[in-house]
Amino acid sequence: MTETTAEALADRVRAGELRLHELEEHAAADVATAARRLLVAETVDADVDVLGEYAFDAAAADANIENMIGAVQVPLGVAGPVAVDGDALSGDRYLPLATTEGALVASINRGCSVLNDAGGATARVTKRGMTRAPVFRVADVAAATALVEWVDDNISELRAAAEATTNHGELVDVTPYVVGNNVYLRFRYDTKDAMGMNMATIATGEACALIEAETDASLVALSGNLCSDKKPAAVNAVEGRGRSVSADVTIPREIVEERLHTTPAAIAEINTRKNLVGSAKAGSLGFNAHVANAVAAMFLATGQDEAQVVEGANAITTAETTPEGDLYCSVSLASLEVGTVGGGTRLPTQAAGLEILGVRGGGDPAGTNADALAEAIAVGALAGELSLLAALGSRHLSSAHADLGR
Ligand SMILES: CC(C)(COP(=O)([O-])OP(=O)([O-])OC[C@H]1O[C@@H](n2cnc3c(N)ncnc32)[C@H](O)[C@@H]1OP(=O)([O-])[O-])[C@@H](O)C(=O)NCCC(=O)NCCSC(=O)C[C@@](C)(O)CC(=O)[O-]
Ligand SMILES: NC(=O)C1=CN([C@@H]2O[C@H](COP(=O)(O)OP(=O)(O)OC[C@H]3O[C@@H](n4cnc5c(N)ncnc54)[C@H](OP(=O)(O)O)[C@@H]3O)[C@@H](O)[C@H]2O)C=CC1
Repeated sequence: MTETTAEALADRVRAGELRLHELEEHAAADVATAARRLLVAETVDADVDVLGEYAFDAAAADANIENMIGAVQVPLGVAGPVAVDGDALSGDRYLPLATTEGALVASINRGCSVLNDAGGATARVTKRGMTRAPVFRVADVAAATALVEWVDDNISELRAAAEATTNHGELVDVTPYVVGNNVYLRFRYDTKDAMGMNMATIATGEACALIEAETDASLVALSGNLCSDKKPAAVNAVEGRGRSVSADVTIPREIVEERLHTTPAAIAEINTRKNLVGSAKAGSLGFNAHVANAVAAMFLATGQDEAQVVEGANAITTAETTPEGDLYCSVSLASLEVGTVGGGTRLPTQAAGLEILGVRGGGDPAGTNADALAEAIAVGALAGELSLLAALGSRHLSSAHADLGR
């Protein structure tokens, strides 16, 4: 490739010689990125040079972005270290949190410090499986039933077709849903340490080819929305998607009073009236206060697909007083889609976020690093729930944000 400058490359676009998305074929990725930034800046007559101050080679983002013009930077903080007793993650860990919401890291940090005072949080992954649900058109409901039976009879053949596309992925099961002459087949895979959406999609594509070859069903769309990816959906809340993960703690009453400035009974009442009854009245899928905050901040810090915060916030928080008058609190995230290989985890700053947790790359055995990341996020969510419920109990929410968030 001959060397060229960003200005010269931009000139060729202005002349109509090159299209904006073709520049990497004619220059190094950083030069192509700078040329596009010049072209975008001149359309608004603004200085956007700050977008060019990024900390990695643009070529490293080749599989993550098209038409790159630079990078936005989100401040990264840490909460903790927090003591975690998980199946896949144990010990004291800092939680990396990327956010622009002042007071959020302070809040999760307070929650972590209270978890430590109570002896740490327990976390467990209870279910795993990334799903893809194609929709097929069939003649009528009789044909729909026949297709469901065919799938049941030929699950080994479907498994072989799907698993031929991947070294790590395993087809766990296929759940059928019939709506008139529409058949949705929800394929669920163990994707090990990958979040698995590309893996599951490619594998399901091969299984669909077999179904079309062997039956009268016609594939309408490889994703029929019963998967359900990047949309609020009850199917994920009930059946799970990615990792289903729970974390909990019992906090002695004195610690709640001293560190959280409220009581176990007040936190339990707020949780019932706000997170359970209030959410039910609102028709919400999120029976929690702000699990999305911990999920989003840790997703950004560790290179997860940020659109999947939608499913990540499918969580229920419980809080109750124990017979001894202490506080039991838990959070259960039904559909946390996380990976420690592939996707955005390859980018250098996101890989560093995974390193802070000690979960970068493939686990031994495969799948344990993604389990560990899920457990860490669940603990961060628990810390955030405790701190916010307490701030509501002590009436500190608005003053906290007036002090730290403005
Ligand atoms: C702000 C606090 C923590 C003060 O809380 P406090 O108890 O007055 O603070 P403190 O000075 O006594 O410190 C207690 C601990 O908080 C942490 N802490 C304290 N300050 C910092 C700081 N600067 N940086 C890092 N950590 C900090 C730290 O762990 C510290 O312990 P230490 O380490 O000193 O032993 C508390 O009032 C709080 O957590 N408020 C709640 C804020 C919150 O949760 N915001 C979340 C976002 S709200 C939202 O987005 C969603 C919402 C609300 O709309 C959802 C809904 O509808 O519910
Ligand atoms: N295609 C789609 O419809 C959608 C795609 N996405 C995007 O998909 C990407 C995530 O897909 P995903 O499949 O996770 O990632 P990648 O497409 O980046 O693939 C990751 C690959 O890593 C390999 N691998 C190496 N070590 C391991 C290990 N220990 N465990 C598991 N896999 C391992 C696997 O190869 P092998 O399979 O050969 O074993 C796996 O397929 C994100 O960029 C996301 O934004 C998001 C939503 C929808």
